Amino acid sequence: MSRRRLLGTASAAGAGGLVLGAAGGAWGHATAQDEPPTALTSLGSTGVAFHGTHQAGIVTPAQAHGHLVAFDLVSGAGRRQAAALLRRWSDAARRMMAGEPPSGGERDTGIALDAGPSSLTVTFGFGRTFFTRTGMKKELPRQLAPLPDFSADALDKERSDGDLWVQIGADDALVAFHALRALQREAAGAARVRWQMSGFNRSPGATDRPRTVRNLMGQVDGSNNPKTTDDDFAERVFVPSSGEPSWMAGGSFVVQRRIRMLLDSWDEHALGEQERVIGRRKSDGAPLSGGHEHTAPDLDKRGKDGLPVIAADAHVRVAAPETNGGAAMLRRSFSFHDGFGDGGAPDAGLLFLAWQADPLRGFVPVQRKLDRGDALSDFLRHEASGLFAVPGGPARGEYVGQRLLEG
Ligand SMILES: C=CC1=C(C)c2cc3[nH]c(cc4nc(cc5[nH]c(cc1n2)c(C)c5CCC(=O)O)C(CCC(=O)O)=C4C)c(C)c3C=C
Ligand SMILES: [Fe+2]
Repeated sequence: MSRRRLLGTASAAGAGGLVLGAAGGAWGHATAQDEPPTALTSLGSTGVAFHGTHQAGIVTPAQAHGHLVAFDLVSGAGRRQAAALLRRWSDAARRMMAGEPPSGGERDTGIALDAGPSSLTVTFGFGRTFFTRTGMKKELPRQLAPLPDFSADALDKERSDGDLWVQIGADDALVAFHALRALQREAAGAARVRWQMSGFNRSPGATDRPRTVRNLMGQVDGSNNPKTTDDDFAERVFVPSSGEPSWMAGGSFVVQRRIRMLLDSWDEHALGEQERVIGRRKSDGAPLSGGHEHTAPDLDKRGKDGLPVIAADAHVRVAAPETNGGAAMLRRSFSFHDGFGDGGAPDAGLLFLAWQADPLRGFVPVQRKLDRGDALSDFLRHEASGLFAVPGGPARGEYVGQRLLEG
C-alpha cells in the first residue's frame, strides 16, 4: 500500500469519476502498512465533472462549505497574464475536482490529503473591471452594466466587485480550503485577493431525507427555485448558444450579495409574524395559502377576513415571477457567520447568489421591487455586492475563458 489506504465507493456526478491515488509528492506520505483499506463514504468519493457545456457549481447541489473570492489583476498584468492564469487555474481546478493534487503534487500543501473530491466545484467569472484592465472593452457584455443603487444598500466597496471571481464549494471543509489556498498560490504575480467570504450549508446526510436547506432565520429556503426539469430552465439561467457575446454561450451571470440578517430583531418576533413576513410556514416551508412545500403559492387566496392569506408585502409575493413580469433566477446561496459584534449581535446572514441568463430579466427587477415593499427587508442589510460573467464550461483541453481570451 503505497499512497493511501482509501478506497472509493461511488461517483455520483460522472465524468471524472472517483480519482484517488494521484502520482507522487506529498500524496506519497505513509499510513500504517498493516491498516486495512477503508472505503470512502459517498460524501468523500463523489466527484463533479469539470468539463461540460456549463461550468460546475451552478446546477450542482450547493455543498456544505463554500468560499467566494475576488481577485484583482496586479499592475502590469494584462490579457496575456490573465490567459496564463486562467489556464493554470483551470488545470488546478480540473485536477482537484478529480481528487488529485493541483499541479503534480510537488508543491501541494497537503491540506486535502486523505480526502476524496467531496463534490468539489470551482467556478470562475469575470467582473466589469476585468475588461478595462485587459484592454478588452469591446468584449464587455452588456449584461455586466453596473447594478442600480437600491435604497436599502449599505455596500462596502472594498468587499464588492473585482476583476476575477471564484466560487469554491465542497462537502468537506479541508477540501474546500485546500482549493482556495491552491488557487491563491497559483495567482501569485498575476492577481491578488481583493476580498474573500466563506459560507456553509447543511452537510449531506444530516437530515432524515434530502431536504431543501434552511437559512439562519430558520426558513426553508430554495423551495420555489426554477428546476432543471422546467422547460424554460436553460433559457432563464444560461446564455444560449446563439446569445451575445458569443464567448458567453453556455455561461451565466451571477449576482452576489452579502446580506446581513438582523437576527436579534428577527428572533424576537413571534412565529406567526415571521411566517407572515415570508408568506410560508416555518416548519415545512408550505405556502400560507395551503398544501405542502412544493405546492405553488396561491397569491389570490383570501381568508375569512377578506384579506390575502399571503400578505401584500410578503417576501414570496413581492419576489414571485408572476408579480415581476416573469423575472426569475436560480438562487444557490451559502449562509455565513463571521463572529459577533460589540453589542453581541451576530455578523451572520446569507451570501446570496443568483444565477441568470440576464440580470436585467432576473435579479434587477426583483430587487427593485423588494427594495420598495418587502416585509423581510426590515430584517436585512445588503453589505456587499458583485456581478460577474461566468463563461460556459470548458471542452476537454480547453481552459475556462479561453474563448474570450483567445477569441
Ligand atoms: C432579488 C432577489 C432576492 C433576494 C435579495 C432575496 C433575499 C432573501 N430571501 C430570503 C428567504 C427566502 N426567499 C424565498 C423566496 C424567494 N426569494 C427570491 C428572491 C430574493 N430573495 C425569489 C425569486 C423567491 C421565490 C419566490 C417564489 O417564486 O415563490 C423564500 C421562500 C422559499 C423559496 O422559494 O425559496 C425564503 C424563505 C432571505 C432570508 C433573503 C436574504 C437574506
Ligand atoms: Fe428570497
